[in-house]
Amino acid sequence: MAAPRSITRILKSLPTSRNACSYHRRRSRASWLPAEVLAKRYSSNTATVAAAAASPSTEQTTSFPSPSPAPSGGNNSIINKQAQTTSDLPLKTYNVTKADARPKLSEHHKITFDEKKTLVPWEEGKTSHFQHVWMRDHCQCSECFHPETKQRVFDTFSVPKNIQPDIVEAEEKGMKIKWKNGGHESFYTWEWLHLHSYNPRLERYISPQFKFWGSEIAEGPPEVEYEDVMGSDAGVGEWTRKIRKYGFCYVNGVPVTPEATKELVERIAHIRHTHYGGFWDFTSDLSKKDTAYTTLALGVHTDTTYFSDPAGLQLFHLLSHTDGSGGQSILVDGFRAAKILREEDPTAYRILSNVRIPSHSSGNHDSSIQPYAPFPVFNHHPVHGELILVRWNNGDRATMDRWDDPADVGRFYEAARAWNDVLKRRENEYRDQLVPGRPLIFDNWRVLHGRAAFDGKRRLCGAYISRDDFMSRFVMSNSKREDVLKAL
Ligand SMILES: C[N+](C)(C)CCCC[C@H](N)C(=O)O
Ligand SMILES: O=C(O)CCC(=O)C(=O)O
Repeated sequence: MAAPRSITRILKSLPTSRNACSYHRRRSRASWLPAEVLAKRYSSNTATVAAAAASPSTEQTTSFPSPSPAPSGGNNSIINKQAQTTSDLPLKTYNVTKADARPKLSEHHKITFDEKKTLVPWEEGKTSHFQHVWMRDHCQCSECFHPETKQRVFDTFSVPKNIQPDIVEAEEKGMKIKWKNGGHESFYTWEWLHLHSYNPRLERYISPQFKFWGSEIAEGPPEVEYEDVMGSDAGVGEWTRKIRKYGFCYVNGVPVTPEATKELVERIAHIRHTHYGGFWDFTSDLSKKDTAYTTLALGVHTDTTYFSDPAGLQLFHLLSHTDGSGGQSILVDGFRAAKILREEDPTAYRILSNVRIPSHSSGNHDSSIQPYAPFPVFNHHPVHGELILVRWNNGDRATMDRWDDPADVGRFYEAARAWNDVLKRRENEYRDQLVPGRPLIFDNWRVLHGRAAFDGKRRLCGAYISRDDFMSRFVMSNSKREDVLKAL
């Protein structure tokens, strides 16, 4: 297990969060693709952000951008329909077929190429440089890129490394290249070229726009209707959009059975199996050796900090609670709480962004689940630097016995205490009693959950869904597939 670096060295080495913030402030927001799609694609081998010092997204929106004008697509288009039914579309989508949304070539300069690269001058005044080997590798024709599987079937290394075009032509919808060494023809639309321009980058990453909340969310928690979710992909789009925006969402009107609950969860994606099984139907019988299977109070935490890839979503459906009371649920918006800590105690934030915490799940006699490495509480995206994952479970924290500098031990506990104080403030807690027929689903990478102690017989069912499976369903049920494919 890697030894954590000395906190002292960490604190001296990191730019101030101000720098990190300035990075966020500098970015433009021009883009015609949904943030979530770009986020997947936005990558750089040389991340320029000191991720560890970065701050959570400072974008706390009070409302989502009003939907762009309804696309000229048919009335059945999913975006068109949603544009009419909800104003909280987190995905800014233009109708790319609208002429004014399509990138345009410069009227004054022509496409040129030399022995290494093709230069594409844009109307906006920038010129993209595309190396020939890169262009050939990214040929999108059906011989090189499987039209059904969307996989490259072209052997990248079958062409000479100094491959060059014979002819480059600008056509109405894009650029055609006829290559030397065999005459293969490639065609790239202007949209594709503009979107994937890497020197310079022309498309900007847009931060996902989360709606942060505290105890006031109790006045109007996000919710959807069971019939809508089960009845259409648009209904799943609304459900996943609200989970993405708020970090949690209720579903009203769900039959109070494990079967209906399992079917509901699977409207998002296949269930993630763990050492607790797949779909769980559990009570306080210690059938699994975890405190969730007891009547004890559980402080707010995120689940599965002991997995290298923590569960993305978790759903709880209270099926019954008889002969007793208690068990009230507590939710805390971890991204908002992290922002509060960063503002109140930036040193604590940096410490919890760097000190790696070992974790484990070892109650069941046949397993001891541990991640491939210890991870900090606050985990930032390695490219754009925004807070993307909160890992916090004080009960599942293993022995912290790797310290470069023993003086760091005290600093860590001070930082953890400051974090705990933020989590425990009443104004940051959303407390609610789960009721049968109204399951709760939440983003386990963002929202911490806990429960009050209880007595009597309390039966819950639910499941985990992996993060990547959730994000896929969220993007695909809120965007046109062609837009998603273009961004790959
Ligand atoms: C599977 N089910 C939700 C019933 C219990 C999960 C226990 C989760 C564990 N305490 C953790 O924090 O990861
Ligand atoms: O029993 C509950 O309401 C929640 C249990 C819990 O926190 C968990 O399973 O992680």
